[in-house]
Amino acid sequence: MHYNECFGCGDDVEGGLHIQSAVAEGMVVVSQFEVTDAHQGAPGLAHGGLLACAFDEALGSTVGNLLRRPAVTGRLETDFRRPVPVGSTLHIVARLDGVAGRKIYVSADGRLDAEDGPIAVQARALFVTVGFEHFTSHGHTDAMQKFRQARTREREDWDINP
Ligand SMILES: CCCCCCCC/C=C\CCCCCCCC(=O)SCCNC(=O)CCNC(=O)[C@H](O)C(C)(C)COP(=O)(O)OP(=O)(O)OC[C@H]1O[C@@H](n2cnc3c(N)ncnc32)[C@H](O)[C@@H]1OP(=O)(O)O
Repeated sequence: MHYNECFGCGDDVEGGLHIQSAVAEGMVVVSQFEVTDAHQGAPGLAHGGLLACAFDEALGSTVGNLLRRPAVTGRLETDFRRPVPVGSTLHIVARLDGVAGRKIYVSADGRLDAEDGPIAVQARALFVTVGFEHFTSHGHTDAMQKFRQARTREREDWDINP
């Protein structure tokens, strides 16, 4: 499940991160992020802000896939444990840590080049459940319309009144 115009996961977004996420055994969500030249900060190494973006995506996708309710990032923390070279793939495993009212706690580990590779980045986030009016009142109505039409086509089942 994704929004095709999302910088993190949209298939057609030029220069986007093109992250793919899927629910896996044990109620975790696994995502892969391939680091290219376009993602550099220091020479040959991924930019930390982009890595944070990749984790925002992986964690947001975890909320979307496991809870199927609209939510936005309230807080995102990242620990950069090892440099992430251009040409590497981050294997991100994310989990739901808890829900308290509208607050949703998630965390993730990103391993270098293999599912059991060394941990390079870790992140924790608080997502906050919002109503769909969050997107219509703060965003663009036509973007929301496109999103709804895509969801209807794919018969996605969203809790629209959380
Ligand atoms: C259209 C369909 C929708 C689904 C779309 C899915 C499509 C694809 C699916 C899946 C892939 C998804 C991948 C996306 C990944 C990227 C996600 C992003 O980057 S989102 C953009 C960046 N984030 C923002 O723009 C938020 C801006 N902030 C706000 O709008 C508000 O501040 C908001 C909604 C977060 C909270 O505002 P309030 O007025 O509604 O609620 P208050 O009362 O302030 O907070 C509620 C509770 O949360 C705590 N809280 C809020 N922010 C906190 C913070 N920063 N730190 C700690 N606690 C916080 C508060 O203390 C409160 O807790 P107490 O209930 O009192 O216990």
